[in-house]
Amino acid sequence: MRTAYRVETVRAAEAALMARLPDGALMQRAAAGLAGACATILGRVYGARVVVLAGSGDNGGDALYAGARLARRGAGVSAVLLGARAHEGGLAALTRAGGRVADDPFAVLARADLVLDGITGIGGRGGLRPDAVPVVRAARGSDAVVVAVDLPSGVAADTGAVDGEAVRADATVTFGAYKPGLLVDPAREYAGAVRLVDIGLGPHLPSVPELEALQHADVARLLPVPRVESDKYRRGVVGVVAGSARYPGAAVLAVAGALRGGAGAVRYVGPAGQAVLARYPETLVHAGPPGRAGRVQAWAIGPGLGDTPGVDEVLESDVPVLVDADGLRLLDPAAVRARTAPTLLTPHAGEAAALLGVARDDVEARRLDAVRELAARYGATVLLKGSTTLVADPRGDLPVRVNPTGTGWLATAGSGDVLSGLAGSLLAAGLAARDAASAAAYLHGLAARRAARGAPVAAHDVADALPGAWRDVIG
Ligand SMILES: NC(=O)C1=CN([C@@H]2O[C@H](COP(=O)(O)OP(=O)(O)OC[C@H]3O[C@@H](n4cnc5c(N)ncnc54)[C@H](O)[C@@H]3O)[C@@H](O)[C@H]2O)[C@@H](O)CC1
Ligand SMILES: [K+]
Repeated sequence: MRTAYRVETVRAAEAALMARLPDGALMQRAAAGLAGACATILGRVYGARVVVLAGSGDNGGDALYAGARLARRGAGVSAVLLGARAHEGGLAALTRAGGRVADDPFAVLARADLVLDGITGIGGRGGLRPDAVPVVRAARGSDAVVVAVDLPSGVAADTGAVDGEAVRADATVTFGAYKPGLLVDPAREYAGAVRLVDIGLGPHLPSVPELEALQHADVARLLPVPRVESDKYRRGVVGVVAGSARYPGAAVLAVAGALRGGAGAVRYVGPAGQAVLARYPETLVHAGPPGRAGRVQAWAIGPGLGDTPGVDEVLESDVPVLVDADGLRLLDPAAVRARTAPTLLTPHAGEAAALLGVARDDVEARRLDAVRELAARYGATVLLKGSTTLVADPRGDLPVRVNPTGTGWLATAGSGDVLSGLAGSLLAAGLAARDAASAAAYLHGLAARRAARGAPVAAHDVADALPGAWRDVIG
């Protein structure tokens, strides 16, 4: 499990640790880890040309001390001072080690092999200031590798928002703990490859992080395993309410996902039964309405539904319900809140924006806030799809889950329908809504990567690749 903590939490942990250490020891740990990472990236430190962009705070201090360490190993290090002042100890260490302050920032940047971005870290507010912008652009425009110190300067550590201009790094070396912005878009994209340097913060961090990202072993523990005495009903029956005369394909794709999600049987309810049976003869089909289709352990409703009714009826059931796509339109928060069984909503940014009554761009810029707000408003688990898929629980004291397996290739028509079926099937197999959502997102992303291998994929390719992804996860 990878975890991320808010700035406030990181600062409190740092204070507790610092109280037990000599002055400056923590910064030296950070600088040593940073210099080590830079040495690995450079390959050969001796003779390398390094430029340190130093802001006025401790982030600049880390960068300057790391610069000093590299200078002692023979690198030519120049500092570009961007704040009103520079970290005194760091600058003194750098000059003692033979580094110097650049007379012409643009001249040194043009010849740099590596640029350390120490303008702002967790103390940064808003995007880059105007004086930093041309310098950062020159760094990006050069052939140098750009390494962000703790965070790319200009991104919001806690939310992943990027207001204005920010450093686009090739790599980020972060200290003590991941910050949410390193895992959530749009900031995540600015961070490049992230490396965590352990500065001993672990024992001082709370057990519940702000964000968590599951990894193979975590997902493997969640996935249902049939027991010897299992039969199809004990493994769970998922009811899929999807598709319409206009969109029969959505039904086929949702069923495709559901068949690979661990439920013992898939019951399709709706007008696209013929199309579903033609592709998946193992499906139990029923024309509807859902209340007459027979017992299920969970419902997945919404993909390609158009205006077909059924959502209200399904929400009145006492089993877990996943609502997606067209099912989310006109969704009544009171009806969802009144449910006794779990509800899982799976909007993309546009649908989330409609539910929240804001613009789509607002959701995309502040995904973490949006997913939490929706979960609270509906009293439901919410999976917000997109470049970073997030899962929030209505219980606000649980960490938001961030899916690490996403890929741009998933932005293809119908892939959300596969995800709905898959997550619904995991619900029917008995997983809690938060686990069903995060395991489904994980497998779905992995399947897309397997299917794509660098080329475009269709949604049905993703469904076909799910068993392989499942096998990868359980190892
Ligand atoms: N607190 C600690 O114990 C440790 C902190 N460390 C480093 O210290 C950093 C935090 O240091 P600080 O709290 O001094 O904060 P920062 O160095 O991140 O930034 C604060 C400074 O930047 C200025 N600033 C704020 N927003 C700006 C913007 N948009 N553009 C330009 N300047 C801006 C502020 O006026 C202030 O002078 C961490 O990110 C990490 O790199 C590490 O050395 C590890 C230990
Ligand atoms: K930085």
